[in-house]
Amino acid sequence: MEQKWLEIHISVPAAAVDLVCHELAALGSTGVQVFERKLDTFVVPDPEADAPDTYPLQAYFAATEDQAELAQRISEALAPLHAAFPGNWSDPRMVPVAGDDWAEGWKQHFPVFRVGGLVVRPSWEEVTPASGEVLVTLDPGMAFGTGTHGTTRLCLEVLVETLAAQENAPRVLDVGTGSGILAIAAAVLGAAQVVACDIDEEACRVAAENAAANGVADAIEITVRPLEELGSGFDIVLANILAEENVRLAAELVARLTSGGTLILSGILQEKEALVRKGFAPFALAGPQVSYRDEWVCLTYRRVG
Ligand SMILES: C[S@@+](CC[C@H](N)C(=O)[O-])C[C@H]1O[C@@H](n2cnc3c(N)ncnc32)[C@H](O)[C@@H]1O
Repeated sequence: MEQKWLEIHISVPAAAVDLVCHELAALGSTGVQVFERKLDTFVVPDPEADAPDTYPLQAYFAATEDQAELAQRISEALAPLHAAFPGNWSDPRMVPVAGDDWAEGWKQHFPVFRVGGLVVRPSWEEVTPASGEVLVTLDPGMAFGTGTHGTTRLCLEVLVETLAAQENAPRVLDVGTGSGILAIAAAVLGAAQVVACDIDEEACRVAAENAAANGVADAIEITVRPLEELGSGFDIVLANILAEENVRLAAELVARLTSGGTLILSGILQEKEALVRKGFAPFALAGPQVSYRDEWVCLTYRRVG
């Protein structure tokens, strides 16, 4: 059968996952999947790949790519990350995939999932929501956030719970919106206004497409403007960005909250929990409420000052 796609298989340290996805997307990958380590069907060439801090990824490229040239570009793009994130890296492995295999192999990793009354589905899955359920449709694009990653799931769980407890429709700020999944979830669940920012223009473009596909484009302002330019008075602030980035932005994140507002921080490896707690300790915050998934932690604070 004619080859239609090239899969790149690579295992990378957990802390580097987000940045590797970003680099592969920038190189032209039409989608990157991050697998749970225990996925038995994933063949990882590196015997170290089962180490607790390592994730297997699969990136998809058009088969028209010159394989040798693509391998070279990937090596060059990831070299700085090797230096910044020491750990178990496997060499990228190229796997040409025939059309039919691609179609099924790709789709089986984006299952429909539910968080509270929220149902997240890829566009090819038909779902009839039960009474009281709200549907979000997301296609895997080049931006992070299909909902299958532990950090996204943690944020969604806390977001759904926090929205349900609000007396009035809240204003929500989503810092590092990626695919827009959290902002879209907030909008469909009744937020009065959502502002979603990302430093990556491509992420903003994908988020805007996803917002339009869910009929909430008018409810979400999507912007590349930096956090410090985004005003204040938000009842809920979400930041699913790396631990160090959360700490760096701590004062700016807290300043955007109303008194009594909820701050939901994720993208934090469990080994970095103490670092983030320390970074937010100087502020007038109650909490955190803590939730865990895989290696990740989500810290939820309430502004008291
Ligand atoms: C882990 S992804 C989260 C995507 C989505 N919010 C989710 O929960 O699945 C992190 C996103 O934050 C963006 N990002 C990283 N640092 C940022 C910053 N300082 N300000 C805004 N966006 C940032 C990245 O470009 C990336 O799209």
